Amino acid sequence: ILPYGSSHSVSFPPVFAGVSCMMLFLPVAVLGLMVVCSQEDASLMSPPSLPALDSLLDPHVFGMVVLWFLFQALLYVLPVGKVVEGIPLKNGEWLKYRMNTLHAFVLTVAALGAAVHQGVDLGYIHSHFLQLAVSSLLFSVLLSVYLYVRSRWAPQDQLAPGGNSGSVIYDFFMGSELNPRIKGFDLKYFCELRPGLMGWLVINAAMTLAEMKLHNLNYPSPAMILVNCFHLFYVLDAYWHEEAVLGYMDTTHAGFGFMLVFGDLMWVPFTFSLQSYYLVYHPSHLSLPWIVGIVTLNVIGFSIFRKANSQKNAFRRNPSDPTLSHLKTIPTATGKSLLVSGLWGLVRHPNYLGDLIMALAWSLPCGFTHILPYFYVIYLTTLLVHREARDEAQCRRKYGSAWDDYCREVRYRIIPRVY
Ligand SMILES: NC(=O)C1=CN([C@@H]2O[C@H](COP(=O)(O)OP(=O)(O)OC[C@H]3O[C@@H](n4cnc5c(N)ncnc54)[C@H](OP(=O)(O)O)[C@@H]3O)[C@@H](O)[C@H]2O)C=CC1
Ligand SMILES: CC(C)=CCC[C@@H](C)[C@H]1CC=C2C3=C(CC[C@@]21C)[C@@]1(C)CC[C@H](O)C(C)(C)[C@@H]1CC3
Repeated sequence: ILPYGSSHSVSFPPVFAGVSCMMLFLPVAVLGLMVVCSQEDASLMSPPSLPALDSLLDPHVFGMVVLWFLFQALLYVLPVGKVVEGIPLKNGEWLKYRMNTLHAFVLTVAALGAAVHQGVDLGYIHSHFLQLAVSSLLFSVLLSVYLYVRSRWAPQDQLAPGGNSGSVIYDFFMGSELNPRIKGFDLKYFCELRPGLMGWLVINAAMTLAEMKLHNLNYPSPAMILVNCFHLFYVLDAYWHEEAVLGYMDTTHAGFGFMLVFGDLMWVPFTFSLQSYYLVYHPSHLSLPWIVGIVTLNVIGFSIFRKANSQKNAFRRNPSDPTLSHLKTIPTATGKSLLVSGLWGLVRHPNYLGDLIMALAWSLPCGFTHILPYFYVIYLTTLLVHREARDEAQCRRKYGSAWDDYCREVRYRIIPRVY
């Protein structure tokens, strides 16, 4: 995938071929991983026992997926939570966003609790897991087609820097419009934080119940509890710091096309929950010192991730913030400065380092029998290394020699003394 904003070089045929392959390969990979995860031998080398194709698309399950999306959309438009302005657009305007993910989370938990109390069986999610993933894929394709079609009529100043090459396939994948909205309803911002992330947690809860049922347990296993708590904590942290997402690369630069729609609605809920799905079929026995070690690793990762993101966000909001006055900075010709001490002096992407340490801590409860529970660490490493390279190129363009000075001062990109 090319850096955001580099649509000039996309007429190169291998790029179209690559994008087409990814569109086919990524959904198949998600379904393949899910099938292998439920097999006794969850080795990636073992042939997956494929379910009948016609059993995968179930109209009732598709209805559930649509209902979930609409329920989350309803919570998004509730007039609760403060309204804030995003970063300025090309045309000088500011879009407004309502911050109510935490309210939506609480209402979702309450609604699910009430549904379970009324006899709704969350076990449905476990028994229809593949069908749910296929329905989410179908929903993602339909939404991406809608987004592509409407982008043809979007004004020039509302298009994303990339994703406007004129090639149907490439633009469909990358997304042409930067902030597609239906009245005030921001589709990209909504999808990034709600149906997928919240769906991930609900799937985890359903897998916990499935584990207890399958193994006749009165309580979930310690490994399942750890995985659930880590994931819950990560999502709640994203909701607590919801405003920061307005400044992340995806919100500010990426078009909203198949890549992000699929990423938000299929990839996130169905691959991020593979660890809890794996534990249903592959119990993992953890000793107390091992549990303490894993929790400590997660706390270290989270502290780095949170501190780095919060420092950078606070510095960008107010460069003379007194709580950051002890940090060294390098001025750049744009008027903005770069942090060069503290965590941002350790490596050039300390927030990625923290995220990766946490990712490892989430996989360790699943033991070492199979590589599959480590899929999340492998995915995140690949994504962040690629993201780092794109960001590096962008910063070098933006900051010129000041960026080179920063790179000389802070030599490593993500892992101190290694990379
Ligand atoms: N779980 C998952 O699947 C994923 C998680 N993430 C997480 O999302 C978060 C956001 O990531 P992302 O949007 O990629 O990138 P960052 O939040 O790291 O933003 C990069 C930007 O920060 C600014 N910057 C870089 N270095 C400095 C410095 N030394 N001092 C001040 N500002 C600096 C630059 O922008 P400018 O100077 O213009 O402000 C740069 O473009 C990360 O924590 C990442 O781990 C990301 C992808 C997937
Ligand atoms: C393979 C493929 C199709 C990848 C698409 C990438 C997306 C899955 C990710 C791109 C950036 C993301 C972020 C989060 C989730 C994954 C995606 C959408 C995020 C919302 C997770 C929670 C974090 O706290 C976060 C808010 C920092 C993070 C933002 C980036």
